[in-house]
Amino acid sequence: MTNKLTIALPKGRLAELSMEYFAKLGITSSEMEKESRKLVFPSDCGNYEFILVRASDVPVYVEHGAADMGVVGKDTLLEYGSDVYEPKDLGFGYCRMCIAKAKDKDINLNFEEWGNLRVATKFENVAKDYFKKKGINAEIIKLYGSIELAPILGLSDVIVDIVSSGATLRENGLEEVVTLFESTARMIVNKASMKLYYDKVKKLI
Ligand SMILES: Nc1ncnc2c1ncn2[C@@H]1O[C@H](COP(=O)(O)OP(=O)(O)OP(=O)(O)O)[C@@H](O)[C@H]1O
Ligand SMILES: O=P(O)(O)OC[C@H]1O[C@H](OP(=O)(O)OP(=O)(O)O)[C@H](O)[C@@H]1O
Repeated sequence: MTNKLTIALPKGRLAELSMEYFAKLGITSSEMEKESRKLVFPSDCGNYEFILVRASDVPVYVEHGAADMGVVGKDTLLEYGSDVYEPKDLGFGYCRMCIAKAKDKDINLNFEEWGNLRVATKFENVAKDYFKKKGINAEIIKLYGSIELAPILGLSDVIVDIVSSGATLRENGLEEVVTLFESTARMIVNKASMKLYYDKVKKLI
């Protein structure tokens, strides 16, 4: 049996930023720096192992205890909801969840007045909850990427998506009309692991 702490990191933009955070605590993994198709990487000190998974899978691994801890965006946590502790806002990975529309389309921004507002998004639950709470009739069109195309091609009236620098909106002729919430990366911890490995976990948060 191993007593290594397993830490789930999202593949992609948050992985590198997460490793910069761990490096500041003296935890590095030279294995991860090598070009490979590996998904499990031991830390150089031997006390931790990092696994690389899809961003939306991080809370799943942690909730079920397959990983003890993980790093994930607040946006993903709100979308997928999971029964984990969220002890630390890591500060990096800033973005905000917005409603955006095509700049050149003159649409009614009083969404309450729409009979059927078509909303394209990757964040189905976040969007559904928002429009439901506002009493707005919205048809949610689930997409998996390049969301900004939807209002340009008439697939939707608006989008609900993440904005960080604003470059993607700008370069595709879209504009932000409502901000739903801001998001940064969070450290999440499995509930049993928090009790079992409290001292080790505390060091990392
Ligand atoms: N443009 C951005 N700038 C900064 N942070 C971002 C940006 N887009 C997303 N993020 C943050 O990084 C997290 C991971 O995003 P990333 O694009 O790497 O994965 P994803 O494509 O959303 O996940 P999945 O692979 O499950 O579809 C997001 O949940 C969000 O918190
Ligand atoms: O404001 P910006 O800095 O331009 O970032 C925002 C973009 O980043 C994310 O997309 P991602 O790069 O994850 O690609 P995707 O379209 O495949 O989701 C998001 O969905 C926006 O499209």
